[in-house]
Amino acid sequence: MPGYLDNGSFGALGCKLVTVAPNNANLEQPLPTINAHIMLFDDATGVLKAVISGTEITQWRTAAASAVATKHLKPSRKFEILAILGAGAQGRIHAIAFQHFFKQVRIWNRNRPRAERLVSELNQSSDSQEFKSFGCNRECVEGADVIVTATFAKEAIVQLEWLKEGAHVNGESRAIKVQDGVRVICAEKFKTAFTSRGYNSESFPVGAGLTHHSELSESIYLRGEVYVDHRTGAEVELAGLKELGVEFKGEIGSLIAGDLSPPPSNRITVFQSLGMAVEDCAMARLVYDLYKTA
Ligand SMILES: NC(=O)C1=CN([C@@H]2O[C@H](COP(=O)(O)OP(=O)(O)OC[C@H]3O[C@@H](n4cnc5c(N)ncnc54)[C@H](OP(=O)(O)O)[C@@H]3O)[C@@H](O)[C@H]2O)C=CC1
Ligand SMILES: O=C(O)C1=NCCCC1
Repeated sequence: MPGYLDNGSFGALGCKLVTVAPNNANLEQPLPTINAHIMLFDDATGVLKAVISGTEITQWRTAAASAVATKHLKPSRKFEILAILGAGAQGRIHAIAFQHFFKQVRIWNRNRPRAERLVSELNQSSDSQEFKSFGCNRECVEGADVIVTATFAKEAIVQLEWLKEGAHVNGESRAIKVQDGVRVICAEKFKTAFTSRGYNSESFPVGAGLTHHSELSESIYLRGEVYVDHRTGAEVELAGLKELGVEFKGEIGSLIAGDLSPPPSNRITVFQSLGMAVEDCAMARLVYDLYKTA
């Protein structure tokens, strides 16, 4: 994921290499599923300055992007309940990042003991015991003001009729339609893991032939107001949603810049997150600057 940003006073040029190894969570000594490294270059000379571990950066910047999207799509709403579907790395970091804005944080995981372990860990570092595990995704979502979906589910795990009026959803997993010529490299040893999740084993690139792959039901995208981090990326990576007739209302950056107004507060909103390389570059530059001044 190559990226470049320059606002006149702060520049960052970098490239993140990221791998997804779905079996890592099942190892005797579990490892993160998503591992990353960021090469940071001098944005004036192009000279390599550092190679920075990007695994935690990926986790934090993704939760930060969801938080910013939530704030700008629902500027006037009071939040009480957050529902997180998925107790993996993203579920955990979203819970930590969002906790202070909610009275209760609910966590559902298809393998419930993992949700219970996470809830116990989080409650130990909180005064108010605000984290609660759920065995049923519907019960977890119903009544929630904000929902985060952070799984690899290929079928919908959230339905429109479960959402309350004005709810906001941060969807982390992409709805993929791989275009001709776009190839995803999949090592032989990972193919079983990918095929067991329903990807096409005959014709990797992964995801080929899929028009819809999402944690959210189609009706949520069709009835809600859908915003993205990057429209050009979304036109390609979310082509399946476009084919369904889903309209992307705009980018979160346009709301922040004031070029777009937030939607009416009673509307269901969706932030479909893709992940942007500039987020990684900015973080890598901040980490590098801190390291140099430490
Ligand atoms: N938009 C962005 O910028 C980014 C998005 N992501 C996305 O976030 C999601 C989570 O990533 P991460 O937390 O790092 O991964 P982890 O492997 O740490 O966690 C994966 C989670 O998904 C659950 N899961 C896996 N398969 C299914 C399924 N078929 N149905 C329901 N739940 C399932 C796992 O449950 P169990 O414990 O039962 O296996 C676990 O809770 C992924 O879709 C990833 O692509 C990640 C990084 C950046
Ligand atoms: O934006 C990212 O970084 C990622 N997004 C999807 C999964 C891999 C990492």
